[in-house]
Amino acid sequence: MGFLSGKKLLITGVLSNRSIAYGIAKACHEQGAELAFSYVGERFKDRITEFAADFGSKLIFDCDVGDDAQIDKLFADLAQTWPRFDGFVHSIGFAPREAIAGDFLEGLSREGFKIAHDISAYSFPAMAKAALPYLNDKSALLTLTYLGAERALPNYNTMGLAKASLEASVRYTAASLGPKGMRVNGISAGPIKTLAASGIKGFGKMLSAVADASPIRRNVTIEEVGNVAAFLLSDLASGVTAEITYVDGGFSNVVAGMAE
Ligand SMILES: NC(=O)c1ccc[n+]([C@@H]2O[C@H](COP(=O)([O-])OP(=O)(O)OC[C@H]3O[C@@H](n4cnc5c(N)ncnc54)[C@H](O)[C@@H]3O)[C@@H](O)[C@H]2O)c1
Repeated sequence: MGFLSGKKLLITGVLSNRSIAYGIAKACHEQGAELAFSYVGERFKDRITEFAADFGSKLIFDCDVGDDAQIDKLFADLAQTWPRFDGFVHSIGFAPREAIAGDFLEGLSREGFKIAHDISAYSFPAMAKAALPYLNDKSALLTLTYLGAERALPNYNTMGLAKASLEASVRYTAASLGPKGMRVNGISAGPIKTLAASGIKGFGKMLSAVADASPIRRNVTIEEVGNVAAFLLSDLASGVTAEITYVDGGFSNVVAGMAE
Protein backbone atom coordinates (compact mmCIF):
# COMPACT_ATOMS: atom_id res chain seq x y z
CA MET A 1 0.00 0.00 0.00
CA GLY A 2 1.60 3.23 -1.12
CA PHE A 3 0.37 6.77 -0.63
CA LEU A 4 -1.10 6.79 -4.17
CA SER A 5 -3.11 3.56 -3.72
CA GLY A 6 -6.50 3.86 -5.39
CA LYS A 7 -5.42 6.78 -7.62
CA LYS A 8 -5.69 6.61 -11.41
CA LEU A 9 -3.21 8.92 -13.13
CA LEU A 10 -2.48 9.74 -16.77
CA ILE A 11 1.21 10.30 -17.51
CA THR A 12 2.14 12.18 -20.69
CA GLY A 13 5.62 12.59 -22.12
CA VAL A 14 7.36 9.24 -21.65
CA LEU A 15 9.61 9.01 -24.70
CA SER A 16 12.59 7.08 -23.29
CA ASN A 17 13.61 5.55 -19.98
CA ARG A 18 15.51 8.79 -19.38
CA SER A 19 12.36 10.93 -19.69
CA ILE A 20 11.39 12.82 -16.56
CA ALA A 21 7.91 11.32 -17.07
CA TYR A 22 9.47 7.85 -16.80
CA GLY A 23 10.88 8.73 -13.36
CA ILE A 24 7.46 10.08 -12.37
CA ALA A 25 5.70 6.94 -13.61
CA LYS A 26 8.15 4.79 -11.63
CA ALA A 27 7.59 6.68 -8.38
CA CYS A 28 3.79 6.78 -8.83
CA HIS A 29 3.74 3.05 -9.60
CA GLU A 30 5.83 2.32 -6.50
CA GLN A 31 3.30 4.28 -4.45
CA GLY A 32 0.41 2.17 -5.77
CA ALA A 33 -1.13 4.36 -8.49
CA GLU A 34 -2.76 2.84 -11.58
CA LEU A 35 -1.27 4.47 -14.66
CA ALA A 36 -2.25 5.33 -18.22
CA PHE A 37 0.12 6.87 -20.77
CA SER A 38 -0.06 9.22 -23.72
CA TYR A 39 2.65 9.68 -26.33
CA VAL A 40 2.90 11.26 -29.76
CA GLY A 41 3.70 9.44 -32.98
CA GLU A 42 2.59 6.03 -34.21
CA ARG A 43 6.24 4.99 -34.62
CA PHE A 44 6.70 5.06 -30.83
CA LYS A 45 3.71 2.81 -30.12
CA ASP A 46 5.69 -0.41 -29.52
CA ARG A 47 8.20 1.35 -27.29
CA ILE A 48 5.46 3.00 -25.19
CA THR A 49 3.58 -0.31 -24.97
CA GLU A 50 6.71 -1.80 -23.36
CA PHE A 51 7.17 1.13 -20.98
CA ALA A 52 3.51 0.92 -19.93
CA ALA A 53 3.97 -2.82 -19.29
CA ASP A 54 6.88 -1.94 -16.92
CA PHE A 55 4.21 -0.29 -14.79
CA GLY A 56 1.50 -2.93 -15.22
CA SER A 57 -0.51 -0.81 -17.67
CA LYS A 58 -2.02 -1.52 -21.07
CA LEU A 59 -3.53 1.95 -21.42
CA ILE A 60 -1.63 3.95 -24.04
CA PHE A 61 -3.00 6.72 -26.25
CA ASP A 62 -1.49 8.62 -29.17
CA CYS A 63 -2.10 12.34 -28.67
CA ASP A 64 -0.45 15.37 -30.26
CA VAL A 65 -1.26 18.21 -27.86
CA GLY A 66 -0.97 20.68 -30.74
CA ASP A 67 -4.42 19.53 -31.87
CA ASP A 68 -7.57 20.20 -29.80
CA ALA A 69 -9.42 17.28 -31.39
CA GLN A 70 -6.68 14.88 -30.30
CA ILE A 71 -6.77 16.22 -26.73
CA ASP A 72 -10.57 15.72 -26.61
CA LYS A 73 -10.22 12.24 -28.09
CA LEU A 74 -7.55 11.30 -25.52
CA PHE A 75 -9.89 11.90 -22.59
CA ALA A 76 -12.93 10.40 -24.33
CA ASP A 77 -10.90 7.25 -25.12
CA LEU A 78 -9.49 7.08 -21.59
CA ALA A 79 -13.05 7.37 -20.20
CA GLN A 80 -13.93 4.09 -21.93
CA THR A 81 -11.74 2.39 -19.30
CA TRP A 82 -11.64 5.04 -16.59
CA PRO A 83 -14.95 6.95 -16.50
CA ARG A 84 -13.30 9.03 -13.76
CA PHE A 85 -9.65 9.52 -12.85
CA ASP A 86 -7.51 11.44 -10.37
CA GLY A 87 -5.20 13.65 -12.38
CA PHE A 88 -2.48 13.88 -14.97
CA VAL A 89 1.16 14.77 -15.43
CA HIS A 90 2.01 17.14 -18.29
CA SER A 91 5.64 16.43 -19.16
CA ILE A 92 5.71 17.92 -22.63
CA GLY A 93 7.90 20.56 -24.19
CA PHE A 94 8.94 21.53 -27.67
CA ALA A 95 10.49 24.52 -29.44
CA PRO A 96 12.06 24.74 -32.91
CA ARG A 97 15.82 24.29 -32.76
CA GLU A 98 16.70 27.87 -33.77
CA ALA A 99 14.54 29.16 -30.88
CA ILE A 100 16.72 27.37 -28.29
CA ALA A 101 20.21 28.17 -29.59
CA GLY A 102 22.61 31.10 -29.46
CA ASP A 103 21.47 34.70 -29.27
CA PHE A 104 17.83 35.16 -28.19
CA LEU A 105 16.91 37.85 -30.70
CA GLU A 106 18.76 36.20 -33.60
CA GLY A 107 16.76 33.00 -33.06
CA LEU A 108 13.47 34.77 -32.36
CA SER A 109 10.62 34.37 -34.84
CA ARG A 110 6.85 34.69 -34.65
CA GLU A 111 6.49 31.11 -35.83
CA GLY A 112 9.01 29.74 -33.29
CA PHE A 113 7.32 31.68 -30.50
CA LYS A 114 3.91 30.33 -31.52
CA ILE A 115 5.04 26.71 -31.66
CA ALA A 116 6.94 26.85 -28.34
CA HIS A 117 3.98 28.43 -26.55
CA ASP A 118 1.38 26.22 -28.20
CA ILE A 119 3.04 22.89 -27.42
CA SER A 120 4.87 23.75 -24.17
CA ALA A 121 2.43 26.13 -22.44
CA TYR A 122 -1.10 26.28 -23.90
CA SER A 123 -1.38 22.50 -23.88
CA PHE A 124 -1.37 22.28 -20.07
CA PRO A 125 -4.49 24.35 -19.28
CA ALA A 126 -6.04 23.02 -22.51
CA MET A 127 -5.64 19.49 -21.18
CA ALA A 128 -7.06 20.57 -17.80
CA LYS A 129 -10.13 22.02 -19.53
CA ALA A 130 -10.70 18.90 -21.63
CA ALA A 131 -10.13 16.52 -18.69
CA LEU A 132 -12.47 18.35 -16.32
CA PRO A 133 -15.64 16.27 -16.98
CA TYR A 134 -13.71 13.13 -16.08
CA LEU A 135 -11.74 14.29 -13.03
CA ASN A 136 -12.61 13.13 -9.52
CA ASP A 137 -12.84 15.53 -6.60
CA LYS A 138 -9.39 15.95 -5.06
CA SER A 139 -7.69 15.42 -8.43
CA ALA A 140 -4.19 16.80 -8.86
CA LEU A 141 -2.53 18.11 -12.02
CA LEU A 142 1.19 18.59 -12.49
CA THR A 143 3.49 20.09 -15.09
CA LEU A 144 7.26 20.39 -15.53
CA THR A 145 9.03 23.72 -15.82
CA TYR A 146 12.55 25.12 -15.69
CA LEU A 147 14.46 28.02 -14.14
CA GLY A 148 14.72 29.61 -17.60
CA ALA A 149 11.15 30.86 -16.96
CA GLU A 150 12.50 33.32 -14.40
CA ARG A 151 16.12 33.95 -15.37
CA ALA A 152 17.76 34.59 -18.72
CA LEU A 153 19.90 31.48 -19.18
CA PRO A 154 22.16 30.87 -22.19
CA ASN A 155 20.38 29.25 -25.18
CA TYR A 156 17.07 28.54 -23.39
CA ASN A 157 15.67 31.66 -25.08
CA THR A 158 12.13 31.35 -26.48
CA MET A 159 11.52 28.27 -24.32
CA GLY A 160 12.04 30.50 -21.28
CA LEU A 161 9.14 32.68 -22.42
CA ALA A 162 6.95 29.60 -22.92
CA LYS A 163 7.86 28.26 -19.46
CA ALA A 164 6.99 31.65 -17.91
CA SER A 165 3.56 31.34 -19.53
CA LEU A 166 3.27 27.73 -18.34
CA GLU A 167 4.06 28.78 -14.75
CA ALA A 168 1.39 31.51 -14.93
CA SER A 169 -1.04 28.89 -16.22
CA VAL A 170 -0.33 26.77 -13.10
CA ARG A 171 -1.55 29.67 -10.94
CA TYR A 172 -4.61 30.52 -13.05
CA THR A 173 -5.64 26.87 -13.48
CA ALA A 174 -5.21 26.32 -9.73
CA ALA A 175 -7.45 29.34 -9.08
CA SER A 176 -10.04 27.97 -11.50
CA LEU A 177 -10.08 24.40 -10.17
CA GLY A 178 -9.41 25.07 -6.48
CA PRO A 179 -13.08 25.67 -5.57
CA LYS A 180 -13.84 22.20 -6.99
CA GLY A 181 -11.25 20.69 -4.61
CA MET A 182 -8.63 20.09 -7.31
CA ARG A 183 -4.97 21.10 -7.12
CA VAL A 184 -2.52 22.26 -9.79
CA ASN A 185 1.24 22.42 -9.37
CA GLY A 186 4.52 22.63 -11.25
CA ILE A 187 7.94 21.14 -10.60
CA SER A 188 10.93 23.19 -11.68
CA ALA A 189 13.51 20.49 -12.29
CA GLY A 190 17.24 21.00 -12.54
CA PRO A 191 18.84 20.03 -15.88
CA ILE A 192 18.71 16.30 -16.70
CA LYS A 193 20.04 14.68 -19.89
CA THR A 194 16.93 13.67 -21.83
CA LEU A 195 16.02 13.76 -25.53
CA ALA A 196 14.27 17.14 -25.23
CA ALA A 197 17.20 18.60 -23.28
CA SER A 198 19.69 17.43 -25.93
CA GLY A 199 17.96 19.83 -28.35
CA ILE A 200 19.15 22.80 -26.29
CA LYS A 201 22.49 24.12 -27.54
CA GLY A 202 25.30 23.78 -24.98
CA PHE A 203 23.24 21.53 -22.70
CA GLY A 204 26.26 19.47 -21.57
CA LYS A 205 27.97 22.64 -20.37
CA MET A 206 24.83 23.66 -18.50
CA LEU A 207 24.72 20.27 -16.76
CA SER A 208 28.26 20.52 -15.42
CA ALA A 209 27.98 24.21 -14.49
CA VAL A 210 24.82 23.50 -12.48
CA ALA A 211 26.36 20.43 -10.80
CA ASP A 212 29.43 22.46 -9.76
CA ALA A 213 27.41 25.36 -8.35
CA SER A 214 24.57 23.45 -6.67
CA PRO A 215 24.60 22.97 -2.89
CA ILE A 216 24.38 19.18 -3.49
CA ARG A 217 27.30 19.38 -6.03
CA ARG A 218 25.62 17.12 -8.57
CA ASN A 219 22.69 17.05 -10.98
CA VAL A 220 19.31 15.75 -9.90
CA THR A 221 17.85 12.47 -11.23
CA ILE A 222 14.51 11.56 -12.77
CA GLU A 223 13.87 9.42 -9.67
CA GLU A 224 14.27 12.47 -7.43
CA VAL A 225 11.85 14.47 -9.58
CA GLY A 226 9.53 11.44 -9.62
CA ASN A 227 9.39 11.18 -5.84
CA VAL A 228 8.38 14.83 -5.45
CA ALA A 229 5.85 14.45 -8.26
CA ALA A 230 4.29 11.44 -6.54
CA PHE A 231 3.98 13.46 -3.33
CA LEU A 232 2.39 16.46 -5.11
CA LEU A 233 -0.09 14.15 -6.88
CA SER A 234 -1.09 12.52 -3.59
CA ASP A 235 -3.43 13.57 -0.80
CA LEU A 236 -0.33 14.12 1.37
CA ALA A 237 -0.01 17.41 -0.54
CA SER A 238 -3.68 18.38 -0.04
CA GLY A 239 -2.68 21.87 1.12
CA VAL A 240 -0.33 22.58 -1.78
CA THR A 241 -1.59 24.19 -4.98
CA ALA A 242 -0.66 26.97 -7.44
CA GLU A 243 2.94 26.27 -6.45
CA ILE A 244 6.20 25.76 -8.32
CA THR A 245 8.34 23.30 -6.35
CA TYR A 246 12.07 23.22 -7.09
CA VAL A 247 13.79 19.87 -7.49
CA ASP A 248 17.12 21.33 -8.52
CA GLY A 249 19.60 20.49 -5.76
CA GLY A 250 19.23 24.04 -4.49
CA PHE A 251 20.76 25.67 -7.59
CA SER A 252 18.07 28.34 -7.94
CA ASN A 253 18.79 29.59 -4.41
CA VAL A 254 22.52 30.16 -4.64
CA VAL A 255 24.76 32.47 -6.64
CA ALA A 256 26.52 30.42 -9.32
CA GLY A 257 30.27 30.59 -9.81
CA MET A 258 31.19 31.30 -6.18
CA ALA A 259 31.45 27.72 -4.86
CA GLU A 260 34.86 26.76 -3.35
N1 LIG B 1 15.46 17.63 -18.99
C1 LIG B 1 15.57 18.78 -18.35
O1 LIG B 1 16.67 19.26 -18.09
C2 LIG B 1 14.33 19.50 -17.90
C3 LIG B 1 14.41 20.42 -16.84
C4 LIG B 1 13.26 21.08 -16.43
C5 LIG B 1 12.06 20.84 -17.09
N2 LIG B 1 12.00 19.94 -18.12
C6 LIG B 1 10.72 19.71 -18.77
O2 LIG B 1 10.32 18.39 -18.54
C7 LIG B 1 9.38 18.02 -19.54
C8 LIG B 1 9.75 16.65 -20.10
O3 LIG B 1 10.95 16.72 -20.83
P1 LIG B 1 12.13 15.66 -20.71
O4 LIG B 1 13.34 16.43 -20.36
O5 LIG B 1 11.74 14.51 -19.90
O6 LIG B 1 12.37 15.22 -22.23
P2 LIG B 1 11.72 14.08 -23.15
O7 LIG B 1 12.25 14.33 -24.52
O8 LIG B 1 11.96 12.74 -22.57
O9 LIG B 1 10.17 14.42 -23.06
C9 LIG B 1 9.56 15.45 -23.81
C10 LIG B 1 8.22 14.92 -24.23
O10 LIG B 1 7.44 15.90 -24.91
C11 LIG B 1 6.67 15.20 -25.85
N3 LIG B 1 6.08 16.07 -26.87
C12 LIG B 1 6.74 16.97 -27.65
N4 LIG B 1 5.85 17.54 -28.51
C13 LIG B 1 4.63 16.99 -28.24
C14 LIG B 1 3.33 17.15 -28.78
N5 LIG B 1 3.09 18.00 -29.79
N6 LIG B 1 2.31 16.43 -28.24
C15 LIG B 1 2.52 15.55 -27.24
N7 LIG B 1 3.74 15.35 -26.68
C16 LIG B 1 4.78 16.05 -27.20
C17 LIG B 1 7.66 14.20 -26.45
O11 LIG B 1 7.00 13.17 -27.14
C18 LIG B 1 8.35 13.72 -25.19
O12 LIG B 1 7.70 12.60 -24.66
C19 LIG B 1 9.40 19.14 -20.58
O13 LIG B 1 8.33 20.03 -20.32
C20 LIG B 1 10.72 19.83 -20.27
O14 LIG B 1 10.73 21.17 -20.70
C21 LIG B 1 13.11 19.26 -18.53
